[in-house]
Amino acid sequence: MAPINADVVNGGKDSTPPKTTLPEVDTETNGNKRYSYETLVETANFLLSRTAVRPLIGVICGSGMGSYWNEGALAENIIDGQCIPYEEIPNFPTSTVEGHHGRLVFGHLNDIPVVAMQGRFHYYEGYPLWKCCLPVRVMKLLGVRTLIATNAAGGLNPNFKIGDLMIVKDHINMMGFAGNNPLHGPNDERFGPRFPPMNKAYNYEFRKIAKEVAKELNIQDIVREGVYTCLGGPNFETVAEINMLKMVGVDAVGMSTVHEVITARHCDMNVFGLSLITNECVTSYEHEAEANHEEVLDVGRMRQDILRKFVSKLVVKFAHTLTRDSP
Ligand SMILES: O=P(O)(O)O[C@H]1O[C@H](CO)[C@@H](O)[C@H]1O
Ligand SMILES: Nc1nc2[nH]cnc2c(=O)[nH]1
Repeated sequence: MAPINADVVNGGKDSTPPKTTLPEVDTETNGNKRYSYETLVETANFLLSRTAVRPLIGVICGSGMGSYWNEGALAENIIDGQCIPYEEIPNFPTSTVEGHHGRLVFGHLNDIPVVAMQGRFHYYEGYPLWKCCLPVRVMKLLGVRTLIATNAAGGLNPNFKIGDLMIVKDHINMMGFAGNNPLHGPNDERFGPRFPPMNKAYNYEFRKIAKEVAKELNIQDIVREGVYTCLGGPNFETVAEINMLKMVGVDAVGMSTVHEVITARHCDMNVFGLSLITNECVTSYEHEAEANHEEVLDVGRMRQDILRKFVSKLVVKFAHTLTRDSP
């Protein structure tokens, strides 16, 4: 693939000139500068110069959920695996959270070209939401058409157990209710429209496929479906907060994903979301247990083999769906 030309709009699909040239807006946090389309093209071109892999599918690994992309598993699953640490990537933030390795892994998984983010960026790390989602736009510029966003989450649905996998059916953008949205600020039409719809955020066919794959792998008993929400973190929730979230129909709560999915849908990527239920959210003051990040990482380790099998199969099936849909 030749380097991306910044004038090519929306992955080459459309050549309408942008309505707004995105200024370098100073954001409210940490003096972070908003990046222009051209800056992200530079980042994408850097990556294209460092790997021969041209990914169709992008995976974001949740807390403690990325270990199956490590060397041992890579050798088993991925051909041409190549890791690029975030520190080496121009304009990329760096990972500061335990359980987030901080690198991109490029390779072929059963012949499907993929890129995995072994480590995501969170609002509570001090990054504004648009910066947390910068890699999603870079993936788009690399040619990624489908995003698989995974996360560790607390379970609110009383039927869920620790270690269950929840296919995300929908989300509630709590931070967005307060005006904090990754698309806040001037819109660059080369990525997508000013007012993107969000009622089909999580691809319906992918959700159906995931349920079929769960049956094939005989893990249907631990695979659920539900609504995810993201809070800003880094603290876990109070009892009153959990009870409120339950009332509004939330099944699982975390501190990520929602803004990544909004960014991906804005630039017309297909999305599949998967939450690993790592802890039970406490709904009563009598309950002794307290949520903690160690437990979250432990459950990720416990489910590593299942995640590897599930995500690998989904990558292949989703890629074939894309091929079938292509003109
Ligand atoms: O959403 P991911 O990155 O999977 O991680 C979840 O787990 C961490 C808390 O233990 C938070 O970062 C929360 O967002
Ligand atoms: N907000 C939040 N994030 C999590 N990530 C993993 N578990 C939890 C949780 O209980 N609450």
